[in-house]
Amino acid sequence: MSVPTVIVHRDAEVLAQAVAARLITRLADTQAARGTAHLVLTGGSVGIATLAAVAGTAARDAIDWRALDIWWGDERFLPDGDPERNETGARAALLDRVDVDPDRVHVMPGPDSGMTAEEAAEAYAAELAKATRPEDHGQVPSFDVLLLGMGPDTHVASLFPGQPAVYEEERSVVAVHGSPKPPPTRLSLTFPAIRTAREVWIVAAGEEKAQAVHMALSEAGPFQVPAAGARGRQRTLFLLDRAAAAKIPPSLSRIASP
Ligand SMILES: O=C1O[C@H](COP(=O)(O)O)[C@@H](O)[C@H](O)[C@H]1O
Repeated sequence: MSVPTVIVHRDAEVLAQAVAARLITRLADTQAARGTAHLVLTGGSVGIATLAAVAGTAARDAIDWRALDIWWGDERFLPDGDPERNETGARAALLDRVDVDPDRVHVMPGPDSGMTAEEAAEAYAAELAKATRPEDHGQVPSFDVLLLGMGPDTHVASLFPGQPAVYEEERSVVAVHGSPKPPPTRLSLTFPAIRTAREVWIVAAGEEKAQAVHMALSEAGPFQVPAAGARGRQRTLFLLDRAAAAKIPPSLSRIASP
């Protein structure tokens, strides 16, 4: 697993724009090299602002949207179109505004699929498994970029401190019940799935995230501090605004923009 690099931007607005620019470059480079790419989306404030920033720049046309597989790191188990679904936010911010291939937009099922949360998690795991190639590192395709927001409690995806999902070692996707953040029922990628990603980018803004960032970059264990366990195979980035970076240990090197 890679050692995190911390990159700090002035505020949440600059952060979203900078992550968008970085994402476009990364995906365009990947497609130039391999023809296709796998991107994992997150919900949350910076995650959705980043997608809106991608949609708002002409550079978005550097991506071949039809050759991009889009996945989610977690989803709130709510009906299609519910404003609280991460999918709904992503569609409004970006996916409805670019020429994606609907067959490559892999949404996590909700209750109107007729499945229980457990069945939906199994179905999503099967969809991921179907997309793997022999050179991939397990039950999920090699995600090129896996975006993660982070809560003030250090949760990433829907892996909340101390909950059963953080202990999962086998399955790639699990149902989450009793989430401390509403809604209570969710689906989430697990640590084994997250850690197969080439690059994991944790995005966070605001002073309410400063303590969580500090813990995620300390020696904390992943069961109590899930953001400390989310690492990419090749690269892990903490992309922050100044407020969220305010409590980073001084010993930790960081790259700051003006
Ligand atoms: O519930 C969730 O929260 C996190 C973080 O959201 P934020 O608004 O505090 O940035 C998000 O990453 C996750 O995908 C989502 O389901």
